[in-house]
Amino acid sequence: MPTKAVLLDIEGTVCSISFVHDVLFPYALTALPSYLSEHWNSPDFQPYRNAFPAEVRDDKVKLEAYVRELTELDKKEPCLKQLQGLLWRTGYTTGAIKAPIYEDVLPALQRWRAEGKKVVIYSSGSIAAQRLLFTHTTSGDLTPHLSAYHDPVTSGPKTLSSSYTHIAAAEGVVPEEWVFYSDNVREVEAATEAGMRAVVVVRPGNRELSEEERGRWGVVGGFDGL
Ligand SMILES: CSCCC(=O)C(=O)COP(=O)(O)O
Ligand SMILES: [Mg+2]
Repeated sequence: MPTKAVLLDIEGTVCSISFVHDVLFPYALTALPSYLSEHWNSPDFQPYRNAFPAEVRDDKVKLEAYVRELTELDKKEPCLKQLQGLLWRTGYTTGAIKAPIYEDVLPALQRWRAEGKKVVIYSSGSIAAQRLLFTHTTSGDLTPHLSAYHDPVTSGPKTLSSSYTHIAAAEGVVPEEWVFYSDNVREVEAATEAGMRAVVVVRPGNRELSEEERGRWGVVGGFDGL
């Protein structure tokens, strides 16, 4: 079946794991104490606070310690991901953060769009964080090339096949007409189970694949020629 839609992971696929772990995560943790002090009781912050477990959401010190622990463990809990998106906003809008997108990404987005394909994002980062990242990249604002955004809150965990079924239905394109690109083999496996074609992206700094994984999955080093 012809490809009608491309589904893209972010970390390890369109930008490096190092950017997320060495720039974004530390930025959020540095901004966290003053953000909590200034916004703890503000109405806008309450949905973010209430997303945290009851044991920590009523105590600033406990909540801060919990965020640090989840970040250290690279947990994908929605409460953390939503809060990170909020904390990164100032960084992106002031120009302190720019997402270093791989050089093959913009040409691929232009090519896929010219071919009439939908390009859709699916990341563990919150949709707000995804939009910020693609708006402020080293290749400029990439959002005009993107059709939709999904995260685990809207569509379920990235390692479950049902999440890919949900995304396909939400976008009105049957799974067989998608190609999913991700650095995570478990995500590629889940998308394949749902009926999508799925390819592992190996960028510098990504986990090395085993021989068995290389034999089992399609693997690319980037988007040139795709
Ligand atoms: C778009 S937010 C920054 C990345 C992030 O926090 C994250 O967890 C990325 O996970 P992915 O599913 O894109 O590998
Ligand atoms: Mg990834």
